[in-house]
Amino acid sequence: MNDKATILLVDDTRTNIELLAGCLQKHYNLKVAMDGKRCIELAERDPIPDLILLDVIMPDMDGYEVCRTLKSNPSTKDIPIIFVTGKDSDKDEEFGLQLGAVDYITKPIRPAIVTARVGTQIILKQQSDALRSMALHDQLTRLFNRHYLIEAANSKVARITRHGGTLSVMMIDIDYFKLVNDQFGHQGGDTVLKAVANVLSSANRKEDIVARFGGEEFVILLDHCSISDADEKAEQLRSSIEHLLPEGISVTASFGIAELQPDGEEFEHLLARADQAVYLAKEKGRNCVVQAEKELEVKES
Ligand SMILES: Nc1nc2c(ncn2[C@@H]2O[C@H](COP(=O)(O)OP(=O)(O)OP(=O)(O)O)[C@@H](O)[C@H]2O)c(=O)[nH]1
Repeated sequence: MNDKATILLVDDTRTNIELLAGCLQKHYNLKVAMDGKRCIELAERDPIPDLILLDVIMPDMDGYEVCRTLKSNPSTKDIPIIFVTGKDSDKDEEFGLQLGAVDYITKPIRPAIVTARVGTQIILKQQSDALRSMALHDQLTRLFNRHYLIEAANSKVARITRHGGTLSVMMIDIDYFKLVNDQFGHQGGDTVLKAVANVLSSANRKEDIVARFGGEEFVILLDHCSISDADEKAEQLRSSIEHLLPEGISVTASFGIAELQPDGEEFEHLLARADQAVYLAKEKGRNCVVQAEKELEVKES
């Protein structure tokens, strides 16, 4: 929340851009586009804007069309848009708001009004970002939570089922964690969880998803990763955890890995196979990596 928010200014008239920049540059990072196509490019590029101030009448692609395009793209649909326009009839304003804009400011540009309305929208955006982040992350380790993992995994699996590709899943369960809590207290347990989470998240690629799945259980989704690559990676992580000794506490973990089968396997089944592999790793004596069977073994009860 302390970082400056980023605002994308879009107007085909340089003097309007200069006027808007004059009111906003002290408090925000600014990006500038002088046509709709450039606006769409910059909206998808880091730093992703927290707000777009969008002119309506522009050559080639008008602001309404730009707004529709941004709202139909999953990666830009949540960026709030304020129209800043000379189109000042009630009908125009109603139309702009119906397209999904959060506010509508009419020209001529009045710096104090722009500054106040922008300030309100930036606060709302930061609050909604913070809530979203809390809903998707585990508070102790800052890793993604189970809810996010399942959503992301289902969409990755759907993509692979349609277009092909490789996906592996790694399940990691800390060994004898109950004993850590018993011996070092809940705080000692939490220290171990955070240290293990650090190891797991520091070694992953950008497209991988590392999540805390339950108490002392973690899951990593490895995109474009075969079972043999997952095995190599799991072995490295296993060894790093073994050498961690957070606050002198000895810790190891058991790993189960599984690769998505190309026969339309669902994530739930893939995860169940990885879970079964963790169970076998525990049975083998813990602190080891086990590859899942292709089929789920049905246990006699
Ligand atoms: N400190 C701490 N402990 C937790 C947290 N969540 C779950 N636990 C504890 O994790 C322990 C898990 O114990 P078990 O499921 O018996 O597993 P284990 O002792 O690791 O044994 P194995 O998995 O068989 O090696 C329980 O004592 C839980 O209370 C947490 O957020 N912080």
